[in-house]
Amino acid sequence: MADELAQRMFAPPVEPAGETTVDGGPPTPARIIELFAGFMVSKTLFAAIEFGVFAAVGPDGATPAEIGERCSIPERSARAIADLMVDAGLLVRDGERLRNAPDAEAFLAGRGPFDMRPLARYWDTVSYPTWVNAATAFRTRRGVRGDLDEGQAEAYESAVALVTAETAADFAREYDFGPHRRVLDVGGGLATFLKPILERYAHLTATLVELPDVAAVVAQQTAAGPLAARLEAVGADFFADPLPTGHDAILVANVVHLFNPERIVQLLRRLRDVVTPDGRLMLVDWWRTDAAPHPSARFGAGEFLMISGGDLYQVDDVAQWLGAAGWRFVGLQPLPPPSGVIVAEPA
Ligand SMILES: C[S@@+](CC[C@H](N)C(=O)[O-])C[C@H]1O[C@@H](n2cnc3c(N)ncnc32)[C@H](O)[C@@H]1O
Repeated sequence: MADELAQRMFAPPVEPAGETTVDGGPPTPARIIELFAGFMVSKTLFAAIEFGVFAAVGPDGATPAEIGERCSIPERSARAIADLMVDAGLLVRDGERLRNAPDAEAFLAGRGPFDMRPLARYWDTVSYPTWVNAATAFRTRRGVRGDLDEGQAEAYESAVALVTAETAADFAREYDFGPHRRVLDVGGGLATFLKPILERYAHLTATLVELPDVAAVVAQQTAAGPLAARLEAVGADFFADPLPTGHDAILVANVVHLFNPERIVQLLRRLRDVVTPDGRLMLVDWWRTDAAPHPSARFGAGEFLMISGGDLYQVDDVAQWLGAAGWRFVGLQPLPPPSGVIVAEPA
């Protein structure tokens, strides 16, 4: 039995990927081995992106020796990386040469309309080292991410901006800011949400609250641009420092998921204290509305926990926390899933 299992242990996975048995036979370990090795595939992919393998392969393809030379890595490493990337479907063998698969050429070579390499850099340099302590986070419900150095912080903010830009555009299009005058964007990142909102609604002015280093980047980026007179970036810790007053629209985008329920109520109370009496609160986030998370959000609960003890939250839970913090839950305005806007007004 042990010999039999040992022989089958590293058998390739059966197709389709979801199957665990062959022709209704006994289960095989193949799928579990694939999952165990997932981090090796991810790290090989991150290394390939860091070395510029997909950019180097070029339209005519390349041999491992050429990839090694173009990326300044040993040929043996180029071959090892290429073997796994062929297995993953991102490189395609053409005799001795390797070519990019269409998705690798479009998203990982730096030549397509949408560049996913900043997301890879974040997952490699920030997320991966954080997930080393995943068991501790799952056991304690506390975040396990250490302080970020300058490069990691930049990788994080760039990746967030890449991931949230689509939702920001959806939100600016779908939500009517016509009745509002002044927007406060709390934890506004690189102004990914405020930029399309201010561009669409010329009568609005806005204040962005962010940790000082991020606020300084936003201030510098907007200083010379068309939004300079309408967008002020304030460096502050939104749990500890005084928050700007006089705003009738408060936006909290992709921030609630970062914190545990106690911290969320604390933040909601602080926002309730500064909103104008006729104001509104908009919580844009990935929300859990069904028994299973939306497929696009399936990594969210773990990632948000690792970062700082957060979760992929149920809308019902948030409605309760709003009530506890002096807000009246108005409703959930849908955006393309898994995103949505929870709207609240002062109770
Ligand atoms: C996931 S990002 C969302 C950024 C932006 N709202 C978006 O959706 O693109 C969360 C942001 O909250 C900021 N943040 C976290 N804790 C904060 C705090 N205590 N005070 C101010 N900003 C904070 C982070 O710096 C980060 O930019």
